[in-house]
Amino acid sequence: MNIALIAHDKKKQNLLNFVTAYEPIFKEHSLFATGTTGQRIIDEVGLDVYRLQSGPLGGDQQIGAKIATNDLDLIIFFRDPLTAQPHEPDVTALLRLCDVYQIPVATNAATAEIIVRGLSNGWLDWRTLRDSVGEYHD
Ligand SMILES: O=C(CO)COP(=O)(O)O
Repeated sequence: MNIALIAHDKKKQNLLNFVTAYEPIFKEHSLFATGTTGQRIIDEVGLDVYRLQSGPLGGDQQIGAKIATNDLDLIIFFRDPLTAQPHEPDVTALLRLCDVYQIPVATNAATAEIIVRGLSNGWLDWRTLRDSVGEYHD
């Protein structure tokens, strides 16, 4: 799966700890990240990550573009809900595209925990589910 990892500054250490804890799972997948988040994962966890621009410089929009082209399967985005972001419109747009394209997105560690455990158990074949259960998927 192609997984995007993103964290706002005050949540970066939480995401690094999370990725470290689940490194055996993450190393089985292709990882993408916004610039600073990605660099820290490379440096501090040692995983391969395809880095996009830093979030405030367009990285969230690049992730959004990958969602729109069906190139991402899961987004883990540790958002900081208590700090204003200069690029808040980009964050909103990214989350909107997750809903437009029905891409699983975890915006906090609790949700990410459930999703990643589901991933390791093979529960996350959500595209097949989406296509077979029409009633509540667009
Ligand atoms: O700002 C971000 C997400 O909105 C994250 O960007 P960085 O990973 O470059 O800090």
